[in-house]
Amino acid sequence: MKQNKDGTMIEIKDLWYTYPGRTDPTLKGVNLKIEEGEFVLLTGPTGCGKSTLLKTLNGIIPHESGGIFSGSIRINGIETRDSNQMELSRGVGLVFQNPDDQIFSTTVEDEIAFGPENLCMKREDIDKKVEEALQMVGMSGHRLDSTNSLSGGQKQRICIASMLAMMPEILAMDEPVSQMDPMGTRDVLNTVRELNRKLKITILLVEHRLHELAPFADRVVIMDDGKIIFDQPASKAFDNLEIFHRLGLRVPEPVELCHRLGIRASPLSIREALALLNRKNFKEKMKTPQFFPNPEEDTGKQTGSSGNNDSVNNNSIISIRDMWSGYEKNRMVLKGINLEIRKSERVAVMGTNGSGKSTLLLNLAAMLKPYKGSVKVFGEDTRSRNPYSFAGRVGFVFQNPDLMLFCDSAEEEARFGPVQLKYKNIEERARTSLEAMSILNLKQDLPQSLSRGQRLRTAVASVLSINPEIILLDEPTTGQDRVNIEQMMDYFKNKRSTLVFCTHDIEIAMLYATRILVMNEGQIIADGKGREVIKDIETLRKASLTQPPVVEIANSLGVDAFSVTELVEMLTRRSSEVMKCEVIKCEVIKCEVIKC
Ligand SMILES: Nc1ncnc2c1ncn2[C@@H]1O[C@H](COP(=O)(O)OP(=O)(O)OP(=O)(O)O)[C@@H](O)[C@H]1O
Ligand SMILES: Nc1ncnc2c1ncn2[C@@H]1O[C@H](COP(=O)(O)OP(=O)(O)OP(=O)(O)O)[C@@H](O)[C@H]1O
Repeated sequence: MKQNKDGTMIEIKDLWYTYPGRTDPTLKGVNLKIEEGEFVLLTGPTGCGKSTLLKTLNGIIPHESGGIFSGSIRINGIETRDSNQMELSRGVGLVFQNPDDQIFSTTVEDEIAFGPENLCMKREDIDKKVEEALQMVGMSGHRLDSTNSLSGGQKQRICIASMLAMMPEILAMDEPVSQMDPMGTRDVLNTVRELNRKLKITILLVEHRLHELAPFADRVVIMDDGKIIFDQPASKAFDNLEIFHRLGLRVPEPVELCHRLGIRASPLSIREALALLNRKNFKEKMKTPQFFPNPEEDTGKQTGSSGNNDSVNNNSIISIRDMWSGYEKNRMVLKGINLEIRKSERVAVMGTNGSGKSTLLLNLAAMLKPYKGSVKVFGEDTRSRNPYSFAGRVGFVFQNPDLMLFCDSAEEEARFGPVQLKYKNIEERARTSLEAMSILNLKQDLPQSLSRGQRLRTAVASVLSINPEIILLDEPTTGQDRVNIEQMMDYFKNKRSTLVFCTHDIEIAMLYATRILVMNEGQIIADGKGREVIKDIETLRKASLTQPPVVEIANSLGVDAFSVTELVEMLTRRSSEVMKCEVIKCEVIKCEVIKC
């Protein structure tokens, strides 16, 4: 690509864009300048226009999309409107939000080789590039795999690898790690960061999980309603949390903790947070022996629900005995699963990419049958049932919501189940489920024209409208902002739904699950309340999980706290009790002086 002398890689001026068929613009005067070698994290509420903005960088918008486009985007000096997608794609590697939209080859090797082949590299160089890229994303052993057989997180790794194999000047990534396990996320982002530093690759990364990703970025940019409304260096971005709270965005736990303790600083790492807390003598205060309620007993106040009594009943509705299951006879994915799930439990299934979480869920919905052992749902062996026989009683939302959306409007999606099942009150069911997922205002929209977060909530609404007894959700929190995650999970909590959900988000699992299952290589390696599971660091490591930052900080301070609220309460209560002790000590001294 042409070299822009002043080092500006992306320059967007007064960019407006309206999708075909819409009257209101999605982008409303975006201005943004990104220098060569910068790592910019772009975030904002669901549906604010982040993916749309990314698609303008390599010319998908407007060249492929049509619609009304005005303003200017210069990529390394080239005006995208005057260029073509072929030329732009050489400079801008775009990692799509939905890996299924990006992957088109049948094997992993072909998928990654496609870019270098188009750059006319030599065969031996292509081979080397493919191997290097696979190593960078931790997928070396999967070179000859069929792309259809990959799990969601594995697909995301392949999408990133296929861009890394081309080493573009700009890497634009749309929630590239949303389905990746926490350790995988950290490793892949470390690699990306290294490339960014060493080769000065410019990175623009869209993410909702800014609490996890902000430490990698140089700048944090926030979009709202089609405009850029905030642009700060990452080290200063969280100095004022008002905007994050107002827009319902997540904030790194160490930052939230310090702010709530009145410490005016924004540490992005655990180490920084501990240094600040030590400086403020919090560690010393924690050494004073005091009485604290056992968090397990403190059920009423918990933000997390591991302490509540939901699971204390014996109404088992799912029962699995020594279950072996997979997609090919000679390659079992699940290896000897034993599991009992009771009514009203909310079970989070966590673990390494490819460990078998989705496969477990598919078995619960009778979409996959065990090769050996048994799965009983409502006491019925799934081998003698087809998935339709559980229709109305078991609701399933796939990891990729697009696989479920085929109607002409969000409202039709929500009506579909009740209509098929010949339920009464169809309008009411559709309305309340759309309302519960905060998408009633989008009810007339074509599902394919919604943002990923909105599509996911449409898929969930289409299941809620049948009011199933068991709800199975495969990664329901990916691509959602904090407010929408909380609304969705609060809904299930308040309804006391029986919920089994896969997630890589340990903070959400701690907050909303009554029980956490940890999986590794097709087996359940831990099963218990979040507060118990989270303490077993060795097991977490095996499953590529990490403790939430606040738990690590509490551990270092020598206390058991499982949420920011809990730790703040402990620290502030300790401080005031230490102060009380000091006052009492003074009173005693005063009395003794008077006596003398
Ligand atoms: N193909 C399309 N046709 C019409 N409207 C669209 C299309 N794609 C997106 N939109 C609309 O543009 C708006 C922004 O969508 P976009 O996907 O850019 O949001 P986003 O910020 O990336 O959201 P999320 O965080 O959920 O991924 C949404 O209101 C959406 O309905
Ligand atoms: N349709 C399929 N055909 C063959 N193998 C498959 C298929 N789907 C998944 N697998 C394999 O089964 C294993 C488990 O996949 P699964 O999707 O259950 O993992 P997961 O734990 O949900 O992963 P992730 O966290 O990435 O979503 C993986 O090794 C995957 O390659």
